[in-house]
Amino acid sequence: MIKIKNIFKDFQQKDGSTLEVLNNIDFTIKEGEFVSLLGPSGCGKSTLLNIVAGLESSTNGEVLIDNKPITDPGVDRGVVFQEAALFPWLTVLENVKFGLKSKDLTDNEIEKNALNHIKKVHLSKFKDSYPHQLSGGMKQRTAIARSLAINPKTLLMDEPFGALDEQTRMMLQFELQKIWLETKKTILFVTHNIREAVQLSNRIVVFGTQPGTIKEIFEVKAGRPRNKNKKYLLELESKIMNVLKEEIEKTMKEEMDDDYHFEEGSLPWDPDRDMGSSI
Ligand SMILES: Nc1ncnc2c1ncn2[C@@H]1O[C@H](COP(=O)(O)OP(=O)(O)OP(=O)(O)O)[C@@H](O)[C@H]1O
Repeated sequence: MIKIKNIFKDFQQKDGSTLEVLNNIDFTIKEGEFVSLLGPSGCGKSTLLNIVAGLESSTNGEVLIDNKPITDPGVDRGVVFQEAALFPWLTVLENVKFGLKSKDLTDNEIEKNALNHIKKVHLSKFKDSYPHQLSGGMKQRTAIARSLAINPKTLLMDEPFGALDEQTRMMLQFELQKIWLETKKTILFVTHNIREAVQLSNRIVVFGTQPGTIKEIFEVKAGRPRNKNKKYLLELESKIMNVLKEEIEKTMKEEMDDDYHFEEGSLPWDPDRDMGSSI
């Protein structure tokens, strides 16, 4: 169980001012739950994920995992970023083995474990390839295998499929869902894409911006695998889109010159587009 308790986060800017990024973020993620954070660019999704990862500290509030406060990164939490942070000088197999070296395992056990996880992401044929020889999707699969290999209870994923083409993204969403169903890990997933959130999550936490606040939490009451044409899912997408739309239009108004006249309804809203990225 992850308790995110009244988190506030301010960043000091270079000009000495303070940027309030998160304002009173408070929710709980149950064991084995898949929760997505969805919101416009700059609303603090990555900052919150980094606080849960122990990579960033909060200004106020705390994150408790199984009732223990988080202060540092730990092997109980695997992190996957948008760009797979693989070591370019190591092969797929060596990259996946890397994190396992801190565990009390024999060389044989490390090799076996790494190969198992590479198989789980269907990359056995490429175990001896180097990152520059892999496509974006294959690099992300390697990063997922590396995170899973250390057997964390929780996976923290920051737009892991955001830089991939549509086809690859859909394939990896499907694979991730399968892995989640098999392993029952707790997953906290950051995305800009409403359809991705609806396809993958048990709950979706929609953020408002400047500073980041929770606008609404949606439960996705649908079984798996999810058929995206189901009426319920489409209706849910559209409800979420309406909440986000207001926030994105607000951000745009704040980011544009004062003499810019924002025409309501002028954006081509589509739940399968990445929302809130720069226009
Ligand atoms: N280390 C930092 N120092 C100062 N400001 C920061 C720092 N990290 C993030 N910010 C600012 O905090 C705000 C929130 O950033 P964050 O990356 O958490 O948002 P986000 O919702 O994940 O955005 P995106 O979807 O575009 O990735 C932004 O205005 C960003 O510029």
